Formats: sequence, C-alpha cells, structure tokens
Amino acid sequence: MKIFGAKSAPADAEAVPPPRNAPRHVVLRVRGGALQFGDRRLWHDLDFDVRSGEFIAVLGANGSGKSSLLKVILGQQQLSAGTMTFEGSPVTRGNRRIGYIPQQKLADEGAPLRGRDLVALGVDGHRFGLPLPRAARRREVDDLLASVGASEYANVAVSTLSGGEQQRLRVGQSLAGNPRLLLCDEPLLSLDLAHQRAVSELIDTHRRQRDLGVLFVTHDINPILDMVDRVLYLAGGSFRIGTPDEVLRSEVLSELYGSPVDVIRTRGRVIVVGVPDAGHGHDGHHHHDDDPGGNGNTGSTAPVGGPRS
Ligand SMILES: Nc1ncnc2c1ncn2[C@@H]1O[C@H](COP(=O)(O)OP(=O)(O)OP(=O)(O)O)[C@@H](O)[C@H]1O
Repeated sequence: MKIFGAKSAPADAEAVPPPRNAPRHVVLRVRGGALQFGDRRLWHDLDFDVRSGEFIAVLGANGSGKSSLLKVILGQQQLSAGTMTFEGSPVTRGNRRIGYIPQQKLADEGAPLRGRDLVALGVDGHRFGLPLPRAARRREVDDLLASVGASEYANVAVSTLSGGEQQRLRVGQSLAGNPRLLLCDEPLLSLDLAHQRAVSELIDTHRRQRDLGVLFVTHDINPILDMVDRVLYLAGGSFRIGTPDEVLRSEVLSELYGSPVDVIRTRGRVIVVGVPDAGHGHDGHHHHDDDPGGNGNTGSTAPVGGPRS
C-alpha cells in the first residue's frame, strides 16, 4: 500500500491531502454490480470501493467491459443489477466531481483548437448556470495548464502537438472542477515509453496532491506498476481485486480465465502468457498494434491486462 506524501505543494486549500495513514474516505462504492448487453454478460457480482487517494489499475482482455465500467460510473450506462454510489449517492450523469480522460485517438489534423481551448472545454463543461467571468475563467485555464506543464503550448494548435503533449492537455481538462475521482481510459495509448512515463507520473502526482481516487484502464500495467495500489482484473464475466502481488499470479488469473495462464515477472516487468482469446469485442478501434513497451508479445502472450489484437 502506498503511503501518501505530497511531492510538491498542493495547488489550493481543497487539495490538501489528509495526514499520513488517515482513514481513507470511500469515493466510489460498487455492490453486486452487473452489466449485460442482451445475452452477453460482461461482469456480475462486482464489489469494490475506490478510496480517496487510491490508484487502481483496471485490467482485462479486450471486450471484458473495462470502458463500459467507466461509462456506468459516468452515468452514461445503467447497471443491469446492483448499486453504484459516488460520495454516498447513486451515480448520475454529468457529475462535476468525476474527471474523465476518454479513450481517444489523437486530434485530427487541422482541428482548429489551441491547447488552452481544450482545457477550457473542461472548465466550461463543469459550470452550470451563469458563466464564469472572463478573467476568472482565464485564470483557471492558466492554472490548469501550468499544473500539467502545458503552459508553453497553450496557444499552439492541438493538432500540431505530440501525443504526449496532447495527453497533458487532456489531463488538465479532466482536472477542471477539482474532481474527487479520475477515470482514465487507456491514457497511454500510442505514446512512446518516455511519454507514457511522463503522463502517468503527471496523473500520479495529481492524485497525491489532490487526494484523488484514480481508476486507470490499461492493457499494460508495466508503465504504472510502481504507482498502483490495487488492480481490478475483469475476465470471464468475473473479477479479482487486490494488490498487484495478490492478483497478478498464475493461479489467480488461471482461475479467473478458467484455463492455464502464466504470470512471469522479469526485469521488473510483468508478462502474462496464455491468456485465452476473448473471441469477441475485436472491433479494432480500441487496440494498438505497436509494442511501445518492447514486450515483443505475440499470440497469446501479453503484458498484463490481456491480449492486444
Ligand atoms: N451500448 C452497448 N450495447 C451493446 N454492446 C455494447 C455496448 N457497449 C459496449 N458493448 C460491448 O461490450 C463489450 C465490452 O466493451 P468495452 O468497451 O467495455 O470493453 P473493454 O474491456 O473496454 O475492451 P477493450 O479492451 O477492447 O477496449 C464489447 O464487446 C462491446 O462491443
């Protein structure tokens, strides 16, 4: 379990983390959660809590329902059974205390958006009723840009920025409104190793400074292995949750998948061998073909989180 020690000064009073070892407050609670589309049951009997300041990696094969879980938390998808509460109340659509970094490709060439416009979308999206005065809005956007190290490209067209720079802006956008929970859907997709590290450290720094709960969907836990408190692994309609050492074990994943799976730890990395093909959900739009981690995985060998197709 990680201990909370702020790496740098919190940005504002609301962001002051509680003392070390303070009891963690439950931000999100799921009990008996199930999600089904027609005959297809993605997961069921899902029970877990996310506590403030906790970093949870969400892993699982393609089509196991990771993105759908985030959509339920965002109120965009209804549970088929069970309950889900955020800060003690049922989840609702458009909750300003939940930040979201969606799974998306890089901005299209020629998108007429500057860095500050992308971040401003988050600020505006979090405001209801009267608009923020111009100066206050500008200050908030500037603060967010600075907090993610993106001030220098505030006025540059997003389409001309690198993937890592664009992801910094998306992190800034997701932090508008001072969320209590941050949902990240494959935020490292298509980034090279250096940018994977930079973006995941940025998210990790903010969760510590702001005492944010983080749910981080990924196909590869390796870039965030040293940041993660717990792993939520979805497979075969079921799940396991626990520390990486508890969940990322051959016997645990073999039981979850219902067939022999080997978890290999080598040079500080975790690799899973023998994950069965989910046999569905291979629509292509979610998956990256590159192997930025240099795993050299092919066939049924995958960095932890399931196979990539
Ligand atoms: N609204 C919907 N109606 C019907 N089926 C859906 C709906 N949303 C998602 N699905 C299906 O549910 C399955 C799980 O999708 P989801 O995107 O949650 O999986 P995932 O674990 O995030 O997958 P990946 O790793 O490939 O991104 C997929 O087969 C998908 O086609």
